[in-house]
Amino acid sequence: MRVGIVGSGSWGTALAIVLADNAHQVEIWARRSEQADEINRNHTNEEYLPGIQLPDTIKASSKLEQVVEGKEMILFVVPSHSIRQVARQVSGYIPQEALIIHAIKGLELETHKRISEILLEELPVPLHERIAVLSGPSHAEEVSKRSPTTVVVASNSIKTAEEAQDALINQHFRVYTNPDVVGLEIGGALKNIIALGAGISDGLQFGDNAKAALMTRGLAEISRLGVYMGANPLTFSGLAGVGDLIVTCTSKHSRNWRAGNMLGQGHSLQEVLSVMGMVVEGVKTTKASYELSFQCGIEMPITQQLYQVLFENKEPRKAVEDLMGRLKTHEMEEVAHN
Ligand SMILES: NC(=O)C1=CN([C@@H]2O[C@H](COP(=O)(O)OP(=O)(O)OC[C@H]3O[C@@H](n4cnc5c(N)ncnc54)[C@H](O)[C@@H]3O)[C@@H](O)[C@H]2O)C=CC1
Ligand SMILES: O=C(CO)COP(=O)(O)O
Repeated sequence: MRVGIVGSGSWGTALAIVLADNAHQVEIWARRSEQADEINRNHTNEEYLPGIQLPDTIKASSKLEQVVEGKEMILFVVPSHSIRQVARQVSGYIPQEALIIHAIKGLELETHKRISEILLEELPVPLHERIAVLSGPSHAEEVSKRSPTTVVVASNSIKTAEEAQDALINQHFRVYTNPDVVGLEIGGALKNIIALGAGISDGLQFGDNAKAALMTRGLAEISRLGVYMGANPLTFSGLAGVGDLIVTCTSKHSRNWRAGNMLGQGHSLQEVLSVMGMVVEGVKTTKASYELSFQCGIEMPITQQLYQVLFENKEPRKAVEDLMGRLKTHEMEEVAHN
């Protein structure tokens, strides 16, 4: 297939490798022309995937419309805060039959919308059945080295999900399908909040019990909001739920964990973001989810404490004390009240 990848950060570039390995013809959009030149000339993307040699067949361009024009498959892999503007810009240039996959893990800050909801608003109606989301435990650094990785694609159309699966699956990159778009998007976005918390906990040197607690209770509140929004609870015990939560809370590759770790060591949010150089989706997602939790009347204690740490200068240690000091409760409220 002729494939256009919109976004040449670490994840867009790693997915370009997967697709080039599968003999697709890949063109990738780089915001800066020097980055496009580097990919075309040296077959590297040193800023985002240092030390990785890209297949020679991957082409790059800094002309956004050109990257989607005439393509049979388009992947959107830009940070969540830029997807609406980027989708709007290319909307008129995408062929009507194209398969659309997004691999973005975030929510729109201003509207709290999921990425596929934004795509439905920005792309023409004939493309709506063609939209799929890709999620799961998949750090770009490892995918680009062809380490075994499993992911999941969801779409409202099973045919679309299966086409995405066929295009991406290979010996190193195993792709499952799932019909639950909401579950995939909520799991993928909100695990970044918990990864920030896990990083803080590690920065405070709280140990493994604390991290296991954050991951487990984090998954409980992610599921609570997700189910309220229409997700299938089973999705959260799958790759896009607990799978991605584990990898993001425990891997040195995670930007969210690393940012949290620095916060736990006493750095300010401004300091942390200025040294990261890559998108830390969990920061904006914490704010969007915090607001959503009040809007929907869903209890999300970890998200609420993290919001106060990130945006109200609360001491991380005090946030942990407040979490531990909450009123006693049942582990599974839903079960206890039946
Ligand atoms: N890096 C990873 O391992 C994975 C990342 N993701 C998700 O993929 C999405 C993209 O992440 P990465 O590639 O890691 O990010 P990155 O920080 O490595 O790269 C972001 C890319 O988007 C471009 N960009 C930044 N601001 C932009 C704007 N305002 N308009 C247009 N383009 C802009 C940058 O130039 C860069 O090419 C995120 O939602 C992330 O959560 C999902 C799975 C794995
Ligand atoms: O989503 C990811 C792995 O599945 C990447 O997480 P980070 O954005 O924290 O690096």
